[in-house]
Amino acid sequence: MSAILNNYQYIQNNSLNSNISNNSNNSTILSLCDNATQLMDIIMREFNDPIFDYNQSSNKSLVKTIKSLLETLTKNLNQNQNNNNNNNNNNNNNNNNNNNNNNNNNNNNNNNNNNNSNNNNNNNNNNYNSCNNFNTPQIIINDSYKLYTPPPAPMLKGLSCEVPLETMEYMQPLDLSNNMSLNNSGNMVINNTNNSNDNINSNNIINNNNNNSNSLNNNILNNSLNNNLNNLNNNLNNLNNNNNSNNNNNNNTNNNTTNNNSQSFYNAPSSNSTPSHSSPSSPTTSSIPFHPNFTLSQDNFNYQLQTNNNNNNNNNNNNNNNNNNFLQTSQQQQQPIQNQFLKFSTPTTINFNEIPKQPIICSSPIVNIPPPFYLDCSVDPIENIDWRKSKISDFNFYGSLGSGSFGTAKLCRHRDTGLFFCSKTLRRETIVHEKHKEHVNNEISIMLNISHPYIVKTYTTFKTPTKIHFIMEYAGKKDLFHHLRSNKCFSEQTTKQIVAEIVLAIEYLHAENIIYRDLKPENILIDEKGHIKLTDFGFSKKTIGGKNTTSVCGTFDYMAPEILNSNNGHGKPVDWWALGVVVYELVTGKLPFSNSKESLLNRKADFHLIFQNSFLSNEIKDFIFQLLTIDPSKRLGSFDSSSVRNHKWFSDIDWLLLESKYQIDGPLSTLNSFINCDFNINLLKKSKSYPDHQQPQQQQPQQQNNQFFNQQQQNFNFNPQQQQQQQFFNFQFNSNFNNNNNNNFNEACTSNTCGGTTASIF
Ligand SMILES: Nc1ncnc2c1ncn2[C@@H]1O[C@H](COP(=O)(O)OP(=O)(O)OP(=O)(O)O)[C@@H](O)[C@H]1O
Repeated sequence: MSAILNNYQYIQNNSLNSNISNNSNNSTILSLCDNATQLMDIIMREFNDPIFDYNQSSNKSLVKTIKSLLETLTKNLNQNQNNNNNNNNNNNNNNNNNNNNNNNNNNNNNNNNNNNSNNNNNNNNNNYNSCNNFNTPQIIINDSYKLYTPPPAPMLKGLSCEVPLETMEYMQPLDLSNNMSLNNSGNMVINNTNNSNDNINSNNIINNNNNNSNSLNNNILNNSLNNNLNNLNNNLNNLNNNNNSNNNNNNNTNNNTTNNNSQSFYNAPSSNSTPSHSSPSSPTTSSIPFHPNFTLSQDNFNYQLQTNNNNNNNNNNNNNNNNNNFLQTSQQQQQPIQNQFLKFSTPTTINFNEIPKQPIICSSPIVNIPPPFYLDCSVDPIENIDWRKSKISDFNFYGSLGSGSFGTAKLCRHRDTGLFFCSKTLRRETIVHEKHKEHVNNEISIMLNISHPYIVKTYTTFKTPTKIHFIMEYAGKKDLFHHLRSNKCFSEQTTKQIVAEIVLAIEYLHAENIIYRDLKPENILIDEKGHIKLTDFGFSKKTIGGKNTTSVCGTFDYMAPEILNSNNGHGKPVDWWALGVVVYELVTGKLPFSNSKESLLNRKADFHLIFQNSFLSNEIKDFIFQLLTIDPSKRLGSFDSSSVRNHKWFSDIDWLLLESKYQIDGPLSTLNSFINCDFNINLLKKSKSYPDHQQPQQQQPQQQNNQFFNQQQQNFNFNPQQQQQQQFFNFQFNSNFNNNNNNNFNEACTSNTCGGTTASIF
């Protein structure tokens, strides 16, 4: 907290004071802004942090601090409001002049018009509540870049873990430029005061800087709101042309500079560029990336834009001059903003009614300024993580997502970006014999080298004396098996959409000469958008030139007959067989084959019977039959992967659209996000630190290794009741058991950004 306050103090001393503090009227405003800034900063950074533990004792002092800030704020507000009221009476005539002037000029900026400057000053007084924005691009951005060391990114993560960080960056100018208050339900409300002195006026003001310091200050405050709104609006609607025309209308160089600074602030120059680099014609707007790790969710913490009609009189006229159209179409344009930015949740109920219902005037250049890291909003923040330099301490670890044979998957969060990942941890003590090690090495080297929208991305691995950590893409909606169990089965259409995505993933792997060998619903995760994500490459095999492989592995029910029967080994068609089983299972809720050993060795197509009276279409039946063809050479997809996607069952699938998956919602997009549901609030609070990874390496007793091995063998003796839970077995355990525990550990990490790494853990 003190660090935050010091930061603001520092900025204000160095930037604001040096530029505008000569005027005595500013002291109140400065003080007000200081309070509001602190308040908003605390609210945004701490109070709504989903991981923040509200039950901690420090929370009480936080609430106390907020209350005291509010009180000070209220006091300042009232004081300033009185001053403004006194000024209002004197300024009405000027306001009228201002409106007329703006109408007549109709988009032409008369930058040297002192009258206009004075009028703006008056507007500022009339609309006090929107005037406290110190986000004066000309002054603040430059100075802040020099003076301000950005806080770590999570500090700016804002109100909920589900809100994309980038969104927050765009949202802040809007939030902070509007009056925020608490309504009767305790919801925070943004009152859009529609103070529509747009960029035109803002530019005028700055141009008049030398002539009238008083108007400079006031108008900067007054108009920065509109700059912010316009910029935000531009971002949303990609109104490059409007920006350009707006800039072109500014005849004065100073005005252009100011406007550009404003644009560069919100519109994301590249992270290396200086804040004032942007040229008027450069396409400064960018689409706002939503990282798949995040979704907007429940509305228990609603932000609402409300048009404050009381302030509209002057604005209606001014709107005609608004090049960026934000205020002209406030009703239509607020809707998408609300959808995209202003609906988000805080997973913990905060009783805002306990806080005095006083308008919160919040504006601060400091809070508004995102760290340079985020300035380039066209770049997914994940791209900015240098995985080669990342350390395990860069992550906060939370609750368990599930356990596998060798370890646990946990939710974790990258501290600097706030992005969620899944950390899969293998305990070295369980990976004792050569075959295990080979599988792990195999898995790592494959996972680090593949990249496909329908495959879980592995970003890096960390090795410690006791554990191996994979940092992977987080797929927030659990696995397909989980949903199959709760849904019993899926409709044919949903099945088709799911399967089409799986087909693309398998096609990709086969093109890379990788046989996946463990396709099953448990290994198909669902991401936040409802798309599938293939995971678990423990049994995958990268073959040379697509040759066959002989190792016997996989999961019994999905295993192609040739894996056990063939002397020539097996190849890519085993994945198409498994796909046939998966399709059958998804659409009927049952497995096509009995799970006896005999059945495994001689898979008769006894599923014919089940299909005889089926309600399913002939297309899907044909698709399944062709995949579950015993002879791999005759199986669909054997010679050419594209024969699978060209099957008539997929005739209504738009493959191109599917390949650009983030353009569309996934087949399971309606599922509740794992992270949004109540359970996951607990998940987020569950573990605050990761189990000590620095433990000294312990020698694994021989007996325990055998126990583990025996456990795997037992898994092979299938119990029909348990078989769906079975995650793993490998026939080769029998022959290759080797208790060599001579681990040659090193602490280096391997990451997929190292370029073609074939890192080996053992
Ligand atoms: N990237 C991920 N995002 C979200 N959840 C995940 C992710 N990876 C795994 N999980 C969850 O964690 C559970 C355990 O995963 P893990 O890969 O450790 O084991 P498994 O694949 O189920 O078992 P095994 O490794 O024995 O085959 C999974 O069932 C899944 O629900």
